[in-house]
Order: sequence, then C-alpha cells, then structure tokens
Amino acid sequence: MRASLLQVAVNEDESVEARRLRVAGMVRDQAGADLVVLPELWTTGAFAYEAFGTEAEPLEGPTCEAMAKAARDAGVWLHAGSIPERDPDGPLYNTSLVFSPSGALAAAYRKIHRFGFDQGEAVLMGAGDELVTVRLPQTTLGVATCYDLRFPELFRGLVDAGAETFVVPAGWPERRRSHWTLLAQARAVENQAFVLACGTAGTHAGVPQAGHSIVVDPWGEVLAQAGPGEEVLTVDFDPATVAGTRERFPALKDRVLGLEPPKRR
Ligand SMILES: O=C(O)CCC(=O)C(=O)O
Repeated sequence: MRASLLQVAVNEDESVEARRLRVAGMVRDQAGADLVVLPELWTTGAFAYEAFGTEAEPLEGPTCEAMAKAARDAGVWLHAGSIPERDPDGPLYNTSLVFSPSGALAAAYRKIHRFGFDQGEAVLMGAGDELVTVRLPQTTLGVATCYDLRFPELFRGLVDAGAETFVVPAGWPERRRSHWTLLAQARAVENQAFVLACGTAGTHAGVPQAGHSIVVDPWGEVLAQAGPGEEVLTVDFDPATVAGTRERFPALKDRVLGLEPPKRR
C-alpha cells in the first residue's frame, strides 16, 4: 500500500482560496497512491483563531467540494485533513474528512480533544464525541486529530473498533516537536498499528510549525520522516504486518480492563 502525506506549508502570505487550489493540485499529482493524507486545519492554520469563524464551512462547502473532486481526479482515498466546520444547528467543529476514490465523503470525524486550555480551539469549537474508523480495501483506518495524539484511550477505542492504521492530521508546533515523534511511536507500539501523522510546515499566527510528518510501523520503527519544510512524504507499507505483529507478540490480548482504584488504608 502506498501512502503520500502532504506536509503543506501554511503561511499568511497565501490566501485560503489560493492554498485550496494549490493543495487540490498537489492531491491530483498523487495519482497512483492508495491513500493521500493532508494536515489539520490547513486552510486557515491551526493557530489562526480569528479565521476559524470567517472561514468555517459546512460539509458541502468549497474545501469539501475541491477535495472530493481532487480525490476523484487522482483516483485515491483522500484523508483531506480537517476544516473548521460550520454546523448550521450547533457550534464550530474541527472536522476531518475522508473521501473515497469516487469522490464520495466516506467519513467525517469531529476532533474529540480540543487544544488550547482556556483559549483558541478549546473555547471556539465544540467537541466531537464519536470515534471514527474507515474501511479501505487494504486496511481499516482509525482517525484522530493532533492533540488527540496525547490520549491513548482514544486509540485503544479505535483498536477495539478494528483500526489497524491510525491517520493523524496535525498542526503541531515546533516548540513540542520531540513530543510529536515520541507520541507517534508510542501510539504505534502500544497498539501494534501503523501511524501516519501529517503535520503542517511554515509559520502562521506567530507559531512556527514542526513539520516532520512521520510514518511508524507496528513495531515502533520510523519508516519515513519529513523535514521541516513543505514536502510530500511517500511510503510503501504492508498492512498485513499489523496482524503478523499482533499474532507473534500478542500483548493486546493481555489487557486487563476495569481495574479497581486503590483502596484507602
Ligand atoms: O499537543 C500539542 O502539543 C499540540 C496540539 C495542537 O497544536 C493541536 O491540537 O492543534
């Protein structure tokens, strides 16, 4: 299976419209890949808080339309990263979109863990409450977004739902790049799954982005990692490795669930 992670540069000197057009072209160039992955909030930038409201769009909006068409033109599964979603009956959401090679919207995932503590996404957007998996011919994807990477229980939930390959679009800041690599490897090792984590490059809202998108195998080995700038990271991997690893080293079968809290003495 061939995956291409498009580590898009998000800088303020490019308009959202221009970037949308440019990224659609980048997706089209990936014809021949099985899966193409984009980062989190690549239209606005994950830290461009004031743009969330102005650029938010419904699931039938201009980004979805452009990405559906790009997926169809390239004939690829496309995890189109996330957009600020405007729900007509609710708050904004940070919503990831997956398109099939026919351009149909196969899944939408509203980010569960919002980043920012008492500012930014955490106050401007609503939280999703549903895990999402997507069945591809080669593997079952489990989707998560950026800050979700810090919450192992979400990934365990995805494993229980059948996930073998995690796809994690992000807008991870350079300041915490070491956590990015470490957490991607940890999620792969503990769940014996592939991790495809695609971040942004560039600087927006004064926040330099980490880049360094990464693909990790179920043994925790880094199969490929990007540098800091805009880059297409292409990797060939065998999804059957997941079943093989889980069979040969069956740690997931030794899980003990529902542990009691410590008793007071
Ligand atoms: O957890 C982190 O350090 C970064 C998270 C983040 O930037 C996000 O979720 O947008």
